[in-house]
Amino acid sequence: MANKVWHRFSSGPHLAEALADAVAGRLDAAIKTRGAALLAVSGGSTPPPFFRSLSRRKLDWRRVTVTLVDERFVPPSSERSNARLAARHLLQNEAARAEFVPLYHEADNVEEAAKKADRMIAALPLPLDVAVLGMGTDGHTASFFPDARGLSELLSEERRHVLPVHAPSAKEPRLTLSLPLLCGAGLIVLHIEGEEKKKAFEAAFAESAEAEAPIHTLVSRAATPVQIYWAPSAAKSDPAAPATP
Ligand SMILES: O=C(O)[C@H](O)[C@@H](O)[C@H](O)[C@H](O)COP(=O)(O)O
Repeated sequence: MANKVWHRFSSGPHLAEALADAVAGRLDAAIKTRGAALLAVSGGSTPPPFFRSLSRRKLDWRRVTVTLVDERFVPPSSERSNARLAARHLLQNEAARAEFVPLYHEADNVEEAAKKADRMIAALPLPLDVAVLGMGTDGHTASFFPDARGLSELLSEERRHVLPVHAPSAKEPRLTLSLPLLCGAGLIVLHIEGEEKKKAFEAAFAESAEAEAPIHTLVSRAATPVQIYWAPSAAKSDPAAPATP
């Protein structure tokens, strides 16, 4: 079964509107069927236009809980914070009424922060209704970086929902939702823009690929086909967006 479906758009703004429609529709359906909806979004420079479109969609946001696919181990005051990015671009307008559950917690180290986040995520009305992933040109998604310490153990973790990650290519320690949690979402979206990322994605699935990139692992384990939203123009990097990785 093709575990990926491409949705190609002529520009970033067209993609943002279409993705906002798809995500809002899924959240609305979840509210109607189970009285609540759970959305996990990624950070980085790509999401802000989509966040702003989604923030304007009319739905019962009071029944929506928003969390993060992954987070840098930095406080929300940091320019690098994905929670800060979500607060500035998504939790505005209609979506300001949503509940936000962070992954970052003040702690002595990222391992302790992950334990606190794990307890909070476990208390949510799982599974995720929507997970919106990004991808780096190195084939990482969420914070599953190819050079992460103990990557295969991280990818095969079944018990914890939130994992601490140390990767030389990531600027700081990370917190990431587990693969089973992401792969079990009702709607799994990969939002990538620009030719470079399209080529990187295709290379991750080429027969000639040396090691299995984390994005390949995620797509192959996804319970539903991953919906790839792609536009040729890389999103205008928002000066407020934390630089990635
Ligand atoms: O914390 C993060 O940076 C993200 O969650 C990360 O997984 C991101 O999706 C990719 O690194 C792509 O980032 P860009 O959108 O900036 O290319």
